[in-house]
Amino acid sequence: MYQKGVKHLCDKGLNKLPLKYILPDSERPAAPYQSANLDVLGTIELPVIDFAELFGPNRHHVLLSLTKACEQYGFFQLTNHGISSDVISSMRDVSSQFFELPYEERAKYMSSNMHATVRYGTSFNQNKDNVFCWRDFLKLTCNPNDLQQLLSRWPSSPVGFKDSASTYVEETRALFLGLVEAIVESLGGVEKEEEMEELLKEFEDGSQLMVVNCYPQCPEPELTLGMPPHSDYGFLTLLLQDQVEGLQIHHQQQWVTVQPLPNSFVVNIGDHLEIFSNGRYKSVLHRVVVNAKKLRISVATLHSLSFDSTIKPWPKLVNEDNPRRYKDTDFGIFLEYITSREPKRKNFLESRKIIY
Ligand SMILES: O=C(O)CCC(=O)C(=O)O
Ligand SMILES: [Fe+2]
Repeated sequence: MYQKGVKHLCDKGLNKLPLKYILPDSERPAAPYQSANLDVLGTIELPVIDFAELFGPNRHHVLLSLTKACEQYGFFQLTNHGISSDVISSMRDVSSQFFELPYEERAKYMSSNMHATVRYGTSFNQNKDNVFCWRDFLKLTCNPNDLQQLLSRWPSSPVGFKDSASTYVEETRALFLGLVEAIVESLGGVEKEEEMEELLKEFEDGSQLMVVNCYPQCPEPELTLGMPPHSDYGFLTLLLQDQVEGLQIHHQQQWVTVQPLPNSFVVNIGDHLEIFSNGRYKSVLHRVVVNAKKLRISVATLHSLSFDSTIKPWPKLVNEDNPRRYKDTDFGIFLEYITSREPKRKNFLESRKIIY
């Protein structure tokens, strides 16, 4: 019955957390060794990057802030990004409305097949998780090259879902491309304009995955998590959160809550950028805590190179003094990894490291 998701469970009425969701002591949100000082260092203001400024006369200065944010936090908030509040609020609206649909309507998109391009599901990896997470999700593959065709399989209700979500997908992709250009520039090494163009072309034809997450109110939030500690597969993730807190990042050995900043995106480095940068920019562990009062919705878009490309350290960043630190990786290797075991923390990336 837990396979039907948390929303379904809650809609039936619940005042106690079922055993299936109760984490062992050591993995609970307030486990002492995980958050020694949560009261003191409870929330964090992430570095803020002004996207419009990145394309103005101050580019050099903003690039330095971007480098610092990538090196020290692996996360930043992006303001002045140019995506209109209409596009954002309609994406938010259709997301909430989707999870409000009757269970039978949502269940049409349920699939345990990891290759499915539309997938409604629950927990983190519901085929493998022993303890379930307090989260339902809708995952949509939205690669630019076949968006039109993919779109035909997206949910037809709520009304306007396809329109709002496809606009959102296209606009976040454009934003990603602007960010990637800046991040590659910040890594140094681009000598000719053609080099940058070639690289950007690969990202333009890349992959994109949208995950709409729903974390219903939880009767005993201190015993469970909305998402366990993980890093994101992909190059960058653009996250839209609502005003309900829940995202925590592992920063300087502590779990700290990211304060939602209105009209901004939370951007974080994924495993592919860690590999591409040969370890200079690291993907950072994050997790989601839930609460008893408010349902929380977030929309993450994960961007990377195409599913059939090989991810490897950028040759420009590898030399005798700085040897290659990661093996070649591709989507097939990743899928095989996550279908064969319970994914934990940064295990996948660890398995791709070259140990000298
Ligand atoms: O809901 C959030 O704030 C984070 C979601 C997330 O980490 C993910 O979708 O990978
Ligand atoms: Fe994530």
